[in-house]
Parts: sequence; C-alpha cells; structure tokens
Amino acid sequence: MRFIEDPEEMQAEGLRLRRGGALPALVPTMGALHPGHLALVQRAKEEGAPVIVSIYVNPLQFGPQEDFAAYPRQEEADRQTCEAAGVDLLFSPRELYAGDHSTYVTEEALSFGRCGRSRPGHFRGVATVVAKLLNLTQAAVAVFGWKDAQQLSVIRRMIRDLAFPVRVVPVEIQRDLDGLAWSSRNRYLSPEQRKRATAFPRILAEAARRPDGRAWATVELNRMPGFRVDYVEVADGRLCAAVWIDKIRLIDNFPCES
Ligand SMILES: Nc1ncnc2c1ncn2[C@@H]1O[C@H](COP(=O)(O)OP(=O)(O)OP(=O)(O)O)[C@@H](O)[C@H]1O
Ligand SMILES: CC(C)(CO)[C@@H](O)C(=O)[O-]
Ligand code: BAL
Repeated sequence: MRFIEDPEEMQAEGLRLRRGGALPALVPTMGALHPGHLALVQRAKEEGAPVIVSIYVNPLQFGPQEDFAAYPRQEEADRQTCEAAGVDLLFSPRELYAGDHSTYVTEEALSFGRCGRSRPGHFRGVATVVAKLLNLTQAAVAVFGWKDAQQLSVIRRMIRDLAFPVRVVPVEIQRDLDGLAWSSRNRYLSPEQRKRATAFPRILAEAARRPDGRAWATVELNRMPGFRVDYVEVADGRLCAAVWIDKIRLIDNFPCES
C-alpha cells in the first residue's frame, strides 16, 4: 500500500494513474476506521480500480463548540486496517488549507435542514473538502455511506451542479450486533450510554414501518431517559433522525416502508 501525506504528491499520483488508464475509486473518511468504513472499501474494490482511502479530520466541517479536538485519531491502527483491507493508496494529509486559503463550496438547497440546522457551516466544510479531495486524488468514483444521508445528497448535488466527472456509489448502513450504526463517535458512549443508545435504531426501525412514523418516533425517542431529539424527518425515502444522548449526538436512518 502506498502512503502519501503531501497533497501535491497525491495529485501527481492521481494524474499518473489516470494517464495509465486507471480511474481511482476514493473512500473519503475522517479515520478511526470501523467495519462501516470497511464496507465502503469493499464496495470500492468491486470497481476493479485502484482504491484510495483518504483520512483527514477536516476542521472546516466542525463548529466552534464541536468535537474537532476530541475527535478520535489513531493513525497507525488505521494504516494497518487499510493495508489489511487491500487498499492501494492511503492519503493522509496533515493540512489542506495551508496559507491564505479562501475558496469554499456551498450547496444552497439541501444543506440547510436537519444536520445543517444544528451544525451551521457543516456542509460547506464537507462540500469544500470533498471537492478538494476529488481534485487531488483524480478519483472517478467516490463511495459514501447512507449513514450520513444528508451528506450523500449534498455531495451528489455538488457533483451534478459543478459537473465533476465522478460517479457516486452509496453503501447501506452497517450496524453492530446491538443494532447501533457503526460510527467513530460511538466511542464517546460509556457502556451504560451505549446500552441506552440501542433504543435509537430500535425505535427508528419500527417507526420506518409505520405511516405515522415521524410523529411516533419523536414521542418515543423523547421518552427515553437522557435522550433529546434534534430532528426526525423523512428525506430521500428514509426516516432520518439525530438525537443527543446526554452530550453525544448520533445520527441514523432507515428506508421508509409505508
Ligand atoms: N455504519 C456505517 N455504515 C455505512 N457507512 C458508514 C458508516 N459509518 C460511517 N460511514 C461512512 O463512512 C464515510 C466516512 O465517515 P466518517 O469517517 O465520518 O465516519 P463516521 O463513523 O460516520 O464518523 P462520525 O462518528 O464522525 O460521524 C462516510 O461516507 C460515512 O457515511
Ligand atoms: C466525507 C468526509 C470524509 C468529509 O470530511 C466526512 O464528512 C465523513 O467522514 O463523512
Ligand atoms: N460523518 C460525518 C462527519 C461529521 O459528522 O463531521
């Protein structure tokens, strides 16, 4: 597996791959890799092209009161995970906005509800870094998880509107045995909080089967001790929600069945 930290070196390698006829598939991540990420890597490998994983905890998508500093960072373990998963190239830049960076990508329709409401500027940060990662890696395919459903739709819109020559491949949400969607932020949960958190996917899954699912889930989630509902909304044919469990914010969604 190749390991590249320098953005210029990454772009030179992406261009070299393209010139040689290989169209790379990119899996953008913020690291602290888990089986959800590995499902994205496996899907990328099915493309039969070189697989690039990027790891970058992107400061632009975190609000001033959010967990940028606390976000889990485990470089060596992630490197070994990528190697074992058969990743061809790990791109792990130290910095993507050095100097007087002053250009941003703002999607102005899909970014403002749901997570965009409670995380102002988040999707501007996501769209900007994904645009830059696509340019640096020269990827022709980009793989994203349905867990971050709003992110997926914002990126699809950006790619369409700005005519990036990139195909987006979505991957279904991967869950741990207790039903919780794998997420780097799950490690903020104590064992006791984790136990309570399993009510989140359980209630959401049942709600997705009900015609009154949105209202029902809002009531049921608010009833759980220590839960505070950020939103429950239907979007992209899925029942999507974010909850605070004490001070930890989790998101999840299920396809609507009714
Ligand atoms: N459980 C999962 N199933 C499928 N895809 C996932 C899952 N968790 C993360 N992904 C996808 O992996 C990619 C990278 O996500 P990221 O590195 O932010 O991981 P994360 O676990 O979602 O972290 P966080 O806890 O910060 O939300 C995104 O496309 C995201 O949707
Ligand atoms: C797409 C992404 C890697 C951009 O920083 C991030 O938002 C994530 O991990 O989902
Ligand atoms: N998984 C999306 C990245 C974030 O929450 O900042």
